[in-house]
Amino acid sequence: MSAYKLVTNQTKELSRLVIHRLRPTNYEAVSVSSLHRTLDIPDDAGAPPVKLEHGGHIEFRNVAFAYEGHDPVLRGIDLHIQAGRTTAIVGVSGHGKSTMLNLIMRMAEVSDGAILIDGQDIRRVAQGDLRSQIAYVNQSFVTFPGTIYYNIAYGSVSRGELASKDEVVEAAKAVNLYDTIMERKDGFNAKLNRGGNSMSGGELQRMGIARALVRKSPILLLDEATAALDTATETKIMDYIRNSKDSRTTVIIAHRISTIMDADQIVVLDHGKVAELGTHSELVAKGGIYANMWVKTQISDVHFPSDEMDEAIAF
Ligand SMILES: Nc1ncnc2c1ncn2[C@@H]1O[C@H](COP(=O)(O)OP(=O)(O)OP(=O)(O)O)[C@@H](O)[C@H]1O
Repeated sequence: MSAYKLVTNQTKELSRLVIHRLRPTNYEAVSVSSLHRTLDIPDDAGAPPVKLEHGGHIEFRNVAFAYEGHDPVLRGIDLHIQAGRTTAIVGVSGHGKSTMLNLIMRMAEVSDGAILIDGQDIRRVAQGDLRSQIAYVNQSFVTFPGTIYYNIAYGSVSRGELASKDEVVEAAKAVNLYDTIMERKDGFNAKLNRGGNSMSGGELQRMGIARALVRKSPILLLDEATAALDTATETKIMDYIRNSKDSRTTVIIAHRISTIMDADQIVVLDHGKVAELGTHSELVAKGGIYANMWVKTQISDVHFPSDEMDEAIAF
């Protein structure tokens, strides 16, 4: 297959037009997985842009949250999410993990307490600017009609430029998608429709992460973003993110412990509270909720004997 030729001088004008055509609204600037959602929380008049002078340190200060008309989901969360590090949030389904990410993006307002990024209360800064600092990936990846290249490069629109061919290739390699793309007849120039035709769920999920990587935002939020991937691919992606030259504050929610066991800190959320906090080995040694999850993971990780077991047995 001939190497794809996309970003040339000739196509710079096209890139400019695409940026113009795809220029995101406030929310679209946040979500690299959803292109058509809007937000209706008003900004303060003259709210300033967020200043990331410490690399994107996120603090939950005594945060409580309840969806309107419902019991509290989060209760008194105090948490420091270190800049440039990976923090994982684990816990039983429905205990508030995704809600924490929604609050960081200010998709909803805290009911009590505050969330600060590099010391600034996120309610006091311009939402559009806050969101332009965040890449968010969940399990649904929205494709739009266009080439694979543009579908990945779209993540960079908030930077005011379209990601270069090299950036897109690097991101595709980081998520183990490069070879799969190049096996297609038109490679990165292969056209997708709105549903991501002929791509598997796992491929679309990797595209979603690639789109987030080219965004090069200081904060990366992953909500079960690798759930459809095999462990080896998932490990490769997590290693890339951890070792990337672009230092990012990464917050990851995952149900599989293998996804998050190398995180710098692991938060165990239980009924909307931080029940445990530490590294994998600290939490395993502690013998609490996380250690229990870890034991269950190992039990479910059944190892079949490698020798064939087809010898006939007399009954
Ligand atoms: N928009 C909403 N309105 C009302 N309740 C909601 C809303 N979104 C989530 N909830 C409820 O809030 C609680 C926390 O949900 P959340 O999605 O944060 O949990 P989670 O720990 O991420 O779960 P999972 O692991 O299943 O994704 C759940 O009881 C959920 O049903």
